Amino acid sequence: MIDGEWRYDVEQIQSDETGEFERDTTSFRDWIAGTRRGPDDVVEDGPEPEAGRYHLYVSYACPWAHRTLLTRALNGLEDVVSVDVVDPVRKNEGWEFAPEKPGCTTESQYGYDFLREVYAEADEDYTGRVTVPVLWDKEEETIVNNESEEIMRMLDTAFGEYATNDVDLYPEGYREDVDDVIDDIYPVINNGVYRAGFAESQEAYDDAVADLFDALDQWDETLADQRYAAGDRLTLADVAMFTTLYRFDEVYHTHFKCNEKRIADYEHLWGYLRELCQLPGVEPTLHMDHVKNHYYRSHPDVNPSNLVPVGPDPDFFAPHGRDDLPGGPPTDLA
Ligand SMILES: N[C@@H](CCC(=O)N[C@@H](CS)C(=O)NCC(=O)O)C(=O)O
Repeated sequence: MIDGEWRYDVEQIQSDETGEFERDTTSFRDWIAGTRRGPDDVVEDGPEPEAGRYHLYVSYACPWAHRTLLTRALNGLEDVVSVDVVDPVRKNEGWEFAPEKPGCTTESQYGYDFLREVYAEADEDYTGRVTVPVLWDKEEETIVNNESEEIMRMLDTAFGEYATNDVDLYPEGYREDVDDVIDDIYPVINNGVYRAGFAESQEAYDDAVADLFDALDQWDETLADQRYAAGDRLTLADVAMFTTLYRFDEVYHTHFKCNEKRIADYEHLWGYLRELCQLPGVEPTLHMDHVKNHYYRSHPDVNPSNLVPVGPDPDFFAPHGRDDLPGGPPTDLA
């Protein structure tokens, strides 16, 4: 979108001169008061946390949006922060609302047909990509923030008095480690799969795949005797890791050519992924039909046939075998 106008001539996949995928930075970056942004950084000024005031626009397909849905579910904020879900298939018009499709909703605030109209409502001169997730403030009628890492911090740390689960995913004593893991896995794992899949030169692809599998090999070793990504407690680092691992075997392995191994080939990463899938509250956030339909049918440059592969259909609900490791899920998870 440029100056509030939808443009059809903007490349869906952007890369630099070496063929390396470049992700634009997001532009709405306000914070809800009370959010713990870092170990010693609590936001003082900003819109107040309130029940019923905030709204999320998500795609069930998107790993970044999935982080926000998962944080909302683990904290028990389903009745506090409302959600609209876009059509998983994104075509020339960008993200669209298609309530007739399974799992999709209307745009509940204004009755809009396209997510770009929500962006224009917030800023009539908006220039930038129209991405999910979006955290919307119904009172100020604007976008608070459209960066998943920041939205998950807000949902986990600013809404304590409204959360029905006593769950803290950014606990004292773990915060530096959580931040380090989130920063470390972003370029090589979370964005690493996109660097591989959207690479426009062999070298850029080779680099991305090497970084990705080096990181996964290391994490498999770490998770052999460590229950979660930042230690023995479930944290935001697991939320960040999870949404990429969940999509890996069904999509990134094939569609993005990340095919040295599947997650199911890694003993510990695979058990870890299964445990996270089985945590109370997680299953309703899992929508593999949206995930597969989105990736295989929204990137004509990568998959011109638009066909969606049938497999491999991993069994995320097989026993995970991690109960003997130190630590465990939050006791209040319900
Ligand atoms: N940095 C953003 C990235 C969000 C993002 O790229 N979302 C994708 C869907 S997976 C999107 O909406 N892409 C639309 C586009 O780039 O035009 C975040 O983490 O929230």
